[in-house]
Amino acid sequence: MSILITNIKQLLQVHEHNVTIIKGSAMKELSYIENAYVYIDYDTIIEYGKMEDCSSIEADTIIDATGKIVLPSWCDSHTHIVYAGDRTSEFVDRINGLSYAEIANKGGGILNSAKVLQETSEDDLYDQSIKRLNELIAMGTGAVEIKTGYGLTVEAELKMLRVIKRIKQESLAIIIPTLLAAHAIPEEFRSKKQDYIKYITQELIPKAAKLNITKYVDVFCEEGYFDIKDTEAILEAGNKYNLRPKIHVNQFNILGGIALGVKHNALSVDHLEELNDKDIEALKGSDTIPVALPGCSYFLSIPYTQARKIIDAGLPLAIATDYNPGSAPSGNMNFIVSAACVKLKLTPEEAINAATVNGAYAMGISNMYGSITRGKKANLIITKPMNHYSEIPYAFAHNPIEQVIINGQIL
Ligand SMILES: N=CN[C@@H](CCC(=O)O)C(=O)O
Ligand SMILES: [Zn+2]
Repeated sequence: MSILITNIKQLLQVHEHNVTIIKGSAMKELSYIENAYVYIDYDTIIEYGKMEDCSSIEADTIIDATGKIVLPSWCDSHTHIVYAGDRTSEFVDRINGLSYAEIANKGGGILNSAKVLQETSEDDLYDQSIKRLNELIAMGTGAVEIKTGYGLTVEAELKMLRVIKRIKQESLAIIIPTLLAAHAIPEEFRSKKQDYIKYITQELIPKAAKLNITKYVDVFCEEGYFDIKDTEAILEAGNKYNLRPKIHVNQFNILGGIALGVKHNALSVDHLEELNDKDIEALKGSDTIPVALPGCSYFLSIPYTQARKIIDAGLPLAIATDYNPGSAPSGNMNFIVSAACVKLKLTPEEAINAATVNGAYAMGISNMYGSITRGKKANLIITKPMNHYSEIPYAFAHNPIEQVIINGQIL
């Protein structure tokens, strides 16, 4: 089926030549065409341009986008949307004064989510998770990374992977699964962490790799979780199965996880609420993209990633939701784009670049997603009428999305 979208007020992120990452000062530029059209056939962007040049194009469906903005759908490169239940009681505990660390130390946090997930059937876990995904898609997200990590046992982690696989098969959205092999230390391994590292490296990773569902491995490199030595052992085990790192680093403390990620050619290093000059230096000249998660900073009231420092050093930046039950229970990329402007001090152009092309890069899919380029997949957002694309981040917490097209299908 072919679709012609006409009279587009601003068609954003248009690139004649394919673009797979946008770095440093180039992030200030957002290429766009005013009074434009875009033509899609089946699942592919075939042509685009100024309205005066589209008179000869015929299509099965014509969408009149007068007064509206069209842009690539959001690429959310860091989520934990496969989880069971919620953690609203911990939310209230935090309001009443307990910290995230204090809640975790008394068996809450990730351990709490793991216990519930282990007791939840695979079908129920699928039902809860696909519902979250469908909500994300309706808010303009077309590509989503989904992590495991709430299993903590081989059995439960493989259950999570199978649920992610089923979601990938049944959803139109592009799903990138990541094995979050080391997320927390289960109670029974508290006094014997090295045994748990062995369990991860010798049992979990080989069995998970055998399912052939994921290309990425993740570790929560953080005080009280996995230190640099643990993280390195897990990344090396992953490497034996060609699992590329995409890791949680610098959320609360700087342990050297960024340099370690770069050393192991991580696709992305995520969180970075804490960041020093050495971290910035480590990223220079690498293929590793830093990913900021402002929804987590907002929800936990922790520092926001110093995004200006990253971009002004000539580095690329992606932004993502971190959607999870404990530190960021929202998958709304529109809010993340707005928070990136308001709190990380990105311009709207930088924030849109960070949430499209660079988000796609952080999932290893920017050759086919993230920009309006001939031959790329037709994943598009059509906004409600607005005067300028800057209204997307400006009018925070409103829903700017009118229609979403994923892989050439109108939802
Ligand atoms: N920090 C580690 N993992 C998640 C939160 C996990 C949780 O609290 O359930 C994150 O990215 O913030
Ligand atoms: Zn996370």
